[in-house]
Amino acid sequence: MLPLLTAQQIREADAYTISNEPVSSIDLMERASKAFVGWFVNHYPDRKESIAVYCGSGNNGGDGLAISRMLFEHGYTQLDVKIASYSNRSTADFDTNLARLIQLAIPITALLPGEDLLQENAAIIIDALLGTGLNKALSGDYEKLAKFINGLSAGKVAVDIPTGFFADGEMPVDAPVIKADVVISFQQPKINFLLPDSAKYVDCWQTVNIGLSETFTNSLDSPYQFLEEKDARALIKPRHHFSNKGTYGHAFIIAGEAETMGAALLSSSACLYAGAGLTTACIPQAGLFALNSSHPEIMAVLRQDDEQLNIEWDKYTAVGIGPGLGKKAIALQLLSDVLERFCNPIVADADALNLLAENPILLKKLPAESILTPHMKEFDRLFGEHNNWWQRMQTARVKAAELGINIVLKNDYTLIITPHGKVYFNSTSNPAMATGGMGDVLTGIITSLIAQKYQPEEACLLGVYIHGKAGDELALPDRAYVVTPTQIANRLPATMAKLLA
Ligand SMILES: NC(=O)C1=CN([C@@H]2O[C@H](COP(=O)(O)OP(=O)(O)OC[C@H]3O[C@@H](n4cnc5c(N)ncnc54)[C@H](O)[C@@H]3O)[C@@H](O)[C@H]2O)[C@@H](O)CC1
Ligand SMILES: Nc1ncnc2c1ncn2[C@@H]1O[C@H](COP(=O)(O)OP(=O)(O)O)[C@@H](O)[C@H]1O
Ligand SMILES: [K+]
Repeated sequence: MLPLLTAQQIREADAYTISNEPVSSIDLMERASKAFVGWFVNHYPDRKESIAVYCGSGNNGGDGLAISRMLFEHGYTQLDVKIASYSNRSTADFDTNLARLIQLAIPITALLPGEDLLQENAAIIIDALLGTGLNKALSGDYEKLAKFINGLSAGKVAVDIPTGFFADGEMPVDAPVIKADVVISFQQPKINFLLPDSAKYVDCWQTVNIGLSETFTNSLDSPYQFLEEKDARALIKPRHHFSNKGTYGHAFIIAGEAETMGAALLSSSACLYAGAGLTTACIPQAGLFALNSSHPEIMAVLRQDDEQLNIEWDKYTAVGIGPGLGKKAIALQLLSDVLERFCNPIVADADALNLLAENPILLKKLPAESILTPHMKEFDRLFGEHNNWWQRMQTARVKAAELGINIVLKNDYTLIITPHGKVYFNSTSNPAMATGGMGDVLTGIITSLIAQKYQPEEACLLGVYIHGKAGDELALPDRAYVVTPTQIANRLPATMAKLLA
């Protein structure tokens, strides 16, 4: 896991690294700037391109000055440095880098308080005005400058974080931020990059390693973690010789109505392909033909709207409930029944979540470690409206702890929130996966992993990772416009095999 630190913790990590590793503050800045330049030279190889580097007078500005010097040394000839001199304070490393820069033949202009901004014709703007030291929304001269830069058609590359963007915490709506085409972020993505509210400010981000002390960053035990391939590799378990279907559990998927049988087929087929030993789908009578003709491996428990069901809950090692289930009396009866009679953690999605929202008393009956897999709207139906994702994430932490459950809050970087207060951001999946039915597949996968005796938290982490990874493997090589949930389900065995290779 890559620990994701808050701006405050990043400052602590910088300070710890400087005092405990053989690197001085100025050399750490040199290292960060070099990492930025390494990326820049690869992506903007044209040495004749006109580049304006906008610098503040803190350490982000110091990076900007060092970057300008290094670009000059790499042969970039059309450089222009602008220093926002809106405060008379500067950091020592900024001063050192300014002294180094003025030795070179690069034009440097100071932007003074209240002054009109000069015309800007550069093709590329490097934003090194403010970094993680931002302590409030931009106002005054900085706000004016941000709006001016946003009005330019130049490509914009931000150093560490776009100026005005909050690394963590709630951002005021419509805070002035310099919109970046690319952000080159030091060491880790900033937490707010991973929440959808960042979409209007950050087109794309990449990280470069600057060698902050891992001993220290790990010791902070940050609640926020980034889930990567090595983590999925550590979680996935191989299948053994002499194992049989009994070894891998019996999953029960309660899903589908006559009109939404597809949801039941998607979740139960994903359950099958993710490796459950046996899969039984609880579906309406009308869906039997579809189930048998598409997936003869899957067994059925048939239900009719007006019938009392007698389910042998003991037969099953995992239960997933909700995809396409509808909200009729039979659906509520099934949900109440599972909560009453099934002792192990369950996976609740879609209509099961809507039923829980309408009958909040049932939330308290969720077996410990159960998993809810809401998207944003389902989440807000369950736990109230939220104005932004930071708030929503904090509510999820509170509710997960209060109810003793895992919450998988689906999005681009799906969040897995555990009852112990951890928030894992998933690193896989892509916009080609924005198709109805994708969530049904995820429910099937997680249920399947629980049937195979993964702990609920592990099932969430591995399930969300492989779901997105299968989507990436299908979409990214040919830049596919869309991938379908059926394709994802079919792909799972290969995706899982690769993680074991
Ligand atoms: N040794 C280090 O600490 C390293 C820091 N690095 C860089 O340093 C940056 C952080 O530097 P600093 O902590 O100096 O902070 P910044 O450069 O982000 O900001 C400098 C100053 O701006 C002022 N400020 C904050 N919010 C403002 C606002 N809304 N309007 C106007 N002024 C505002 C504050 O007084 C703050 O001290 C990182 O983002 C990164 O780019 C890197 O060089 C890596 C090493
Ligand atoms: N734009 C996107 N970028 C990355 N992943 C996406 C995107 N859109 C959807 N996904 C993935 O697809 C899933 C969508 O789930 P959900 O909204 O519940 O789908 P549905 O309700 O259609 O079944 C999420 O798990 C998410 O990871
Ligand atoms: K910046």
